[in-house]
Amino acid sequence: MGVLSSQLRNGFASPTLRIPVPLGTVVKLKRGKLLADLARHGDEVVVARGGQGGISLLEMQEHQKKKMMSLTTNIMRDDSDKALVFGQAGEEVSLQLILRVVADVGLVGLPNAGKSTLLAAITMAKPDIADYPFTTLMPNLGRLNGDPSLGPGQFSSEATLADLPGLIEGAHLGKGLGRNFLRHLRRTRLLVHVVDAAAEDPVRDYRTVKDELRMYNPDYLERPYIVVLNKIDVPKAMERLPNLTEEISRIGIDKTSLPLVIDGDQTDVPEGEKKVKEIEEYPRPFAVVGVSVLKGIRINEMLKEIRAALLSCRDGIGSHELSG
Ligand SMILES: Nc1nc2c(ncn2[C@@H]2O[C@H](COP(=O)(O)OP(=O)(O)OP(=O)(O)O)[C@@H](O)[C@H]2O)c(=O)[nH]1
Ligand SMILES: [Mg+2]
Repeated sequence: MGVLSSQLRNGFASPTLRIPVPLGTVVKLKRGKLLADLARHGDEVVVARGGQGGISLLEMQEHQKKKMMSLTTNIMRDDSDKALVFGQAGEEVSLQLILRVVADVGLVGLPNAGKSTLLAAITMAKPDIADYPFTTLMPNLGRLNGDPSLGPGQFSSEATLADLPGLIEGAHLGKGLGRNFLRHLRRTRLLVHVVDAAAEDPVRDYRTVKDELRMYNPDYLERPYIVVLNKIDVPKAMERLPNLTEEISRIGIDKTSLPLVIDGDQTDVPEGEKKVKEIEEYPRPFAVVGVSVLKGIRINEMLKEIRAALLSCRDGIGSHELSG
């Protein structure tokens, strides 16, 4: 203890430990209490306070020293009656960190529909692309530039896109990659359904994805969305395009023809008493476009629809008008 007695002095404060996390990280205590949602750049939260540092009583006035020593038993003395208060350990916490990506647009669809190819076609993102299902295991993010034709207003049409892993029937029960990544849609305001128009039954595929979304969170089906019928470079897909577009445009309710008071509004109905709605009872797509994201066919038409949909729902979900 020789060293200590010759160095009885206040401890150094240790530097703040900052742990960087991805944007969109939700911080919870292990028991589930929400501490913070770090959704904006620069957001910070203190999760554990440091301990009280050690205090040297060496230089203190005698009466102060007595007072201090009466307040704590946590005292150490040496032979010459120099004294110090030991430092205390800092807080310890167990945390649950949940990532919910921050994106304006969520790309959804069956595996192999071309979601990652679409992201790569319109942003600088370089996601893995392959002709086998479940190529994407984690969300990929890409940034869509503003529309230059809008002049100074172009920044209002910038958006972040999230390419998600493919969904399959039963995903909400854990099939395929399961439902876990669907939480990443929470913050999006527009969904883009990517459908392989060359597949055996594109309408069934589209319904499958809607069904899985509905079972995960029915609110996802209330959000504005567009449908991209992909792979029209394949002749079979191109031939079907008019019929497919027609059929898919008509699935859902046409909000423009509804009276102002919507009967089916269940916002105030307690959870559990909500009626399970059919796919047909949710809004129709904002637009349906045929493209080939691989061959670059009609990409501009698709971008126009994505931007138009984004602009119309800029002020929040549900404030858009449905076309067609
Ligand atoms: N012919 C054709 N093939 C395409 C098109 N778009 C994507 N593909 C092909 O379809 C396959 C799947 O593409 P991905 O972009 O990886 O599909 P994904 O939807 O991201 O698939 P998961 O990540 O598994 O969900 C690849 O072989 C692509 O080259 C297209 O417009 N036309
Ligand atoms: Mg992918």
